Amino acid sequence: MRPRLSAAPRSTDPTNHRQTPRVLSIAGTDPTGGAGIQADLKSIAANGGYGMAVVTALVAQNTMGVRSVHIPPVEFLTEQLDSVSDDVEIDAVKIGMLANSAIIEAVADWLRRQRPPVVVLDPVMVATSGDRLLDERAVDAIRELVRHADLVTPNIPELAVLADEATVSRWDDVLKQAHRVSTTYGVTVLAKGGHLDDRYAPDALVDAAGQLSGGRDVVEFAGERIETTNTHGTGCSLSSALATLRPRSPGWEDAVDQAKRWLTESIAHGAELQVGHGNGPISHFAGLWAAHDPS
Ligand SMILES: Nc1ncnc2c1ncn2[C@@H]1O[C@H](COP(=O)(O)OP(=O)(O)O)[C@@H](O)[C@H]1O
Ligand SMILES: Cc1ncc(COP(=O)(O)O)c(N)n1
Repeated sequence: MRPRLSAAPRSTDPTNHRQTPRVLSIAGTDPTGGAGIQADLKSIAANGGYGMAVVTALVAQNTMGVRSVHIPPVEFLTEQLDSVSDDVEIDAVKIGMLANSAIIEAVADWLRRQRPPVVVLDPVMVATSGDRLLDERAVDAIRELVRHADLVTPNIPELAVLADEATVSRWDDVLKQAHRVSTTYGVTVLAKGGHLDDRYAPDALVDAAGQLSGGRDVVEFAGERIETTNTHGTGCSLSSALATLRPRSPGWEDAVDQAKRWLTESIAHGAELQVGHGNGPISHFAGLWAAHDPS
């Protein structure tokens, strides 16, 4: 049996308003620039951070789907992680696609040695296109890694896997499942409503220990669903934005509020980019570009 990973202590107060947040993305690639590390770097920049990136897996994919995955030796992953942390003070890390249990354990090992003040885990399992991005046998290792995170950002099917239950479709049931995941893993959960069959796309922060403002255990963020197919990389972009915004926010609520407003605008402008024939990307810099548009 795999030894149980001992969890690193959760952060106390990672807030530092003066420093431009130095944010590391540990994730896979998307050569079309809409998801994975390429999206993370855009999202970190758009939200005011300095982006860095350690590649877990090279993915031959586009807006229509995944063709193949190439995984470099796990020792090289550790070399990349140590190269960054031996030199740079990292304010926040966002973890995305991990592909298999050897990679998960290498990242967990690095976190035990070099834990940054903010750790956001997007437990990427399946792409929007339906292609698997995590080996089915690695699910137990991902569950253990959740204990190392300050915030975990599962979509509805990923939440069900973490809860070890069937996927639910009503928002009330999503919140209950998120509560269970928060209790089990001692982590704050951002439950995302992107996969609901509804005209709304709400999200909710759930912390079973009542560590949200005012001692609350649930804070909901309303959101209208935008009619678009440009949703490739929304989860990647949101988790990177959160890792970037948290070091300058008093708590997760402010970070989520700001990130969701930025994400909604970026989704709304995605189609203008005219990238690809499938699920296109979001427009990470739509707000910035609008501010500089002379017309
Ligand atoms: N069509 C949409 N309109 C507005 N917000 C959306 C839409 N689709 C997803 N979102 C938002 O994008 C983020 C990612 O959501 P989701 O699709 O659930 O995750 P993932 O990309 O990990 O599958 C969430 O904040 C969700 O509310
Ligand atoms: C390398 C990588 N990481 C994550 C996703 C998931 O993104 P999405 O579910 O939004 O398509 C992806 N397609 N590729």
